[in-house]
Amino acid sequence: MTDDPPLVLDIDGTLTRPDTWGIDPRVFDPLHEWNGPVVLATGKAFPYPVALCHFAGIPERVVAENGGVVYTGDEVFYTADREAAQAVVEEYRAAGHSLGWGEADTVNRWRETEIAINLEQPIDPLCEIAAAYGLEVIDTGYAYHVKDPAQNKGDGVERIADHVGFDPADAVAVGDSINDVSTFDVVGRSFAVANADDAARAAADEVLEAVHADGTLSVLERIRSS
Ligand SMILES: O=C(O)COP(=O)(O)O
Ligand SMILES: [Mg+2]
Repeated sequence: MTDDPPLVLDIDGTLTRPDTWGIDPRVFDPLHEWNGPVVLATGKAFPYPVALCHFAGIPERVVAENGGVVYTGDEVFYTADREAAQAVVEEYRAAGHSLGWGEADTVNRWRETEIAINLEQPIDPLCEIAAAYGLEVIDTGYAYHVKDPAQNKGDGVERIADHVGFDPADAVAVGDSINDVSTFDVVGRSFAVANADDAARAAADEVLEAVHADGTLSVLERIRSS
């Protein structure tokens, strides 16, 4: 059997169903059967992509928290810490705002290098406070992320490629938002799903006609070896 090219996949907006939460179940079989390395590169906290790999039955190769956490399958690397982002949200809270996830806050509970805020919360005061700490705020379409500008998915993808032993130039990536631009910059071929934001569309080699998992599945169909 011929090898399939290494795959780098974003999660939200890319493996999901349109207009509702959750993974499109049709992605599980192609991921499970992929005859090459699969890397999940996401803005979500570390446990989420690990769980997705686990339940898809594929090796855990994960870039989480927009590059803040990188798991090669053998070793976990941290490229930022949560301290400055935490200080930003303390000030944001002191100004009367909330993160918008409720008390249990499972979005940030296990987050180690950045913090995510619900899109219904005001962004202007968040950006102002973040800038004072040298941090940036990005809008993925799923959350605002307060993060170190140096942390990005692309560097994490390179680290995993180095460990696994593939050339990122041979990899194919699919994504939907500004946090995928750094991934698109390091892989050989990049695709933005039709629901992608302007930054992802501009950075991608090709913008797909189909949205979310439909777009991603169309890429897998095209690039797989048989
Ligand atoms: O966590 C987010 O806001 C987006 O997650 P994603 O990078 O998997 O699209
Ligand atoms: Mg996304």
